[in-house]
This record gives sequence, structure tokens and C-alpha cells, in this order.
Amino acid sequence: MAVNAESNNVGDGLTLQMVRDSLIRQEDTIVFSLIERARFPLNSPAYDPSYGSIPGFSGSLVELFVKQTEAVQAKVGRFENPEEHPFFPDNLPPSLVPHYKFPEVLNPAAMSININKAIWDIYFNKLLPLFVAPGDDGNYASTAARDLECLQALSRRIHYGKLVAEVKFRDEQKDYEPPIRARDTLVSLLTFADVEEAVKKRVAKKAMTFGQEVKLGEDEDKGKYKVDPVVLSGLYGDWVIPLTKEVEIEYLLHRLD
Ligand SMILES: O=C(O)C(=O)C[C@]1(C(=O)O)C=C[C@@H](O)C=C1
Repeated sequence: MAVNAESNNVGDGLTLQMVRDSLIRQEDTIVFSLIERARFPLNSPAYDPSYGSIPGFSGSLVELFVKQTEAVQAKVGRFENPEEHPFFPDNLPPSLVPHYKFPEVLNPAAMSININKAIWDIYFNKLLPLFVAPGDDGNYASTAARDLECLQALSRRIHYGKLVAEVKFRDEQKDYEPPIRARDTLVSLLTFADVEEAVKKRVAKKAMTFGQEVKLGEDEDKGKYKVDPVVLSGLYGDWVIPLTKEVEIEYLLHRLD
């Protein structure tokens, strides 16, 4: 994605269009990862701390999987990238690999913003039941792996709100400073209803395109999708965009600290 990874011309040259292009690219990852998760039913034992009573660990299978995976990823430097946020930041091991100097685009206040706890709760309690079928097929490890892919893709996108906010602030500093100082509402200033509509429509279209049954010959199953496009676009409208705005607001409120 990444303003970081794909472009050397970041920092002062960062534009709202560049940041939005990255959000559009990230939709692909999110839609694909949700479709992949939907291959499995809910598999609720993966989320039940009492399932299996894991020796030496008090938590669910998915928590164990995420904590252990994040520990490995921390060792190879994943969270050195300011665009990455761990779900379990406490007691992560340090990176063992040489430090890459990522461009410093954000205000240092950005470091303290991590809303992954909210993302975790919303993903498991609100989103999952909307797009996976009920049931249990025993594939708990694969299910947990797919969940982490969804969570990381969503988290990256939502925390990208920091970059969106930074660019908006730089573009319209005069407009943003007074409400920030007054700790006033910023939401109307940073909302673009037309952009939000376009995001939701594009997500529905991607869900149709990526999630169609591809068949050869006559018996094409038109209109049958792996995940309901209306559900995915609703999930963006109800959760992904509002959480991104929450990060934007949080970032801006500390932008002048
Ligand atoms: O593109 C922007 O301006 C954003 O702030 C991102 C985003 C989104 O989450 O997609 C959020 C708020 C705006 O109303 C429009 C879109």
C-alpha cells in the first residue's frame, strides 16, 4: 500500500489523493480477507476461553494465536512501521532486525493512538456474525489465522486515519486550528459525504467482483457471491469509516500538543 513502501516522495509531497489511493488499494485486501474468513463457519470454540483449557495460557485459542503471531512479527520488525499496530502491545519482544528508517510524516502524538481494542471487540461481536455462517467445522486454527488477517487489514486501514488527518491538517491548517484549540467538534470538517458514498459503492462492487463464482460454460451462477456485497458495504459504512474518523479526530486533537 503504502505511502511508506511504494513511494519515496513522501512527507512534504503527501497529498490527500495519495492517501485516498492507498485506502482504495487496502479495500482489496480487506474484501479478500473477509471472503477468505467466510469460507469457514463461525467456529465459536475458537473464541471460548474455556475451550481446551490451554496449559499455561488463560484465554481463547484465537487470543493465543494472535499473541504468539504478533510476538514473532515483532521480532522481525512489523511494529517498527508506524502504519502497524499490535492488538496485544504489552510485553511484545523487541525487533531483532536492523531498523529501517521510515519517513517521519506524522506528529509524534500519533504514537499513542491505538484503537485495536475497540476494533477487536467490534470485529468479533458485531462484524463476524454478519458475514459468516453459523456452525462449527473444527477448523479453528485456520479460522484464527483468517481472523488475524482480517483484523490486521482492518486495523491498518482504520489507523490510516492518522495520515488522512495529517494531510487534511496541512492542507487546511487555518480551518483546523481553531476547533482543535477549542477542543470543538471536528467531525463535520473532516467528513466528505460524497467520498464515503463512493467508498461504500466501490466496496460492494469489489465484493461482487472478487466474490463471484467463476465457472466455465453455460451454468454460470450470476448473482451468487461468497459474501453478500450489501453486507460488506454496510460494514464499511457502519464501522470501518466511523472508526477511521475516530482515529482522525483523536489524532487532530493532539496535533498541536
Ligand atoms: O477520504 C477521506 O477524506 C477520509 O477522511 C476517509 C473517509 C473513509 O474512511 O473512507 C472518512 C471520512 C470522510 O468522510 C471520507 C472518507
